[in-house]
Amino acid sequence: MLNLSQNGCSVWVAASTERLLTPTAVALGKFDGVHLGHQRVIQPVLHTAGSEDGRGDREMGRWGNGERLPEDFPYHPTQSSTLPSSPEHTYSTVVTFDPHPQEFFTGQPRALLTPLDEKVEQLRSLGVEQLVLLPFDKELSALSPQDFVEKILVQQLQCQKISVGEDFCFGKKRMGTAKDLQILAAKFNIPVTIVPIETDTGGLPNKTDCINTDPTDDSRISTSLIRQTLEAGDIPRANRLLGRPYNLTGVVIPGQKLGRTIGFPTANLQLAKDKFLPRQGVYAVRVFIHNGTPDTSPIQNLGVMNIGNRPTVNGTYAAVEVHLLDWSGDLYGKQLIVQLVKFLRPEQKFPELEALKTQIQLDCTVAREFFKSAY
Ligand SMILES: Cc1cc2nc3c(=O)[nH]c(=O)nc-3n(C[C@H](O)[C@H](O)[C@H](O)COP(=O)(O)O)c2cc1C
Ligand SMILES: Nc1ncnc2c1ncn2[C@@H]1O[C@H](COP(=O)(O)OP(=O)(O)O)[C@@H](O)[C@H]1O
Repeated sequence: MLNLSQNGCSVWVAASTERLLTPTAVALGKFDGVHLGHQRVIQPVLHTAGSEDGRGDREMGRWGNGERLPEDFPYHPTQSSTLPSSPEHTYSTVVTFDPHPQEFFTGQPRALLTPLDEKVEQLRSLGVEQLVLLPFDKELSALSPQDFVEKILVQQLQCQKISVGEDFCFGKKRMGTAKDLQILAAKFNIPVTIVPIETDTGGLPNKTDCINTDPTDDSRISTSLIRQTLEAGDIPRANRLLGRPYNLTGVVIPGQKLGRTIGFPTANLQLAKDKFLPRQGVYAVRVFIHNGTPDTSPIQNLGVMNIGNRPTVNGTYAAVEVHLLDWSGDLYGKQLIVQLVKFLRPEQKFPELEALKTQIQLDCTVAREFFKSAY
């Protein structure tokens, strides 16, 4: 079991249920992206001021303002837990599946909006204390809804409270619905909160009458809508649906060392291998360089990023490279968080490097103008 603990707030990743912290208040789901809809599902199991110990509000990171600095990036596994040991404490727990059920059924690896490390970080900053990864295998996928409730939620997790989204399905062939969960859990006196599907209001204030029950409506906030939105390069919408900027996080590795020869050095990022990539092309971005000291916030820079095969230099694989505006220094081996802000243009094949250089100059100008007008 991995304990990722920072600033007095911990998330435990339990791959097996042997070393669980119990009893639990459980939010159930896949939660890829930890988007606004997921956040609503998780909220009822968090500790809030005035709850049993009132810890949550003091320790929770803040979400949804779009500008939250990843203050404790990168996260270091630590040995000691800061979690309380009082027997009354109910651990706010997210229970999810590993691998993603779709990956299990199709046998195809699935790219994720939030690979495990990122998911842990997002949950941690929300105030979740424990992440339980249920191994999604033949045995688990064959459990009846009743057995899932009895064996996993009641016996193993000692669950005292559950929260799920309205469209949650569970058990063999996904035959259990959120309502079924409510009925089955009621036999053990476990209350189940069913959270209505959140709708994208287009940035307008969210009204209660925007809660949507039409499963064919494409404004329902979902992981697949965010994936489509990113594939289309509509970054403002993706960021709105997520409740924070979509980011690409990675270590800077060497490339072909051509960037410097045209006056645009580009830091090549090595991402988690299962990270979902947005539309290929050029973006205006914000870049946070981790400065190696856990106590200080990473420094924010503006930049331009390219995601693509670099046809001008006969590249053979998709690279993610970022040029920081008005910055110079050595980034090799450093960790960067690149927040996507705006798609600028598709990648092109230029006849020679000089033409690419002229275009990158223009990209920088467009990005600068954009950031100026955005403030
Ligand atoms: C803002 C930006 C835009 C880019 N646009 C293109 C492009 O349209 N076509 C292309 O082939 N490569 C493009 N690139 C990638 C360059 O080919 C690459 O940065 C250059 O070859 C240097 O690579 P290196 O870091 O491996 O030395 C772009 C890079 C940046 C930073
Ligand atoms: N403004 C900048 N933006 C990005 N990287 C920079 C910048 N200034 C200096 N560098 C350094 O230059 C390296 C990139 O130079 P480049 O010639 O493109 O080499 P590589 O092909 O190895 O990425 C970065 O990894 C970083 O260490």
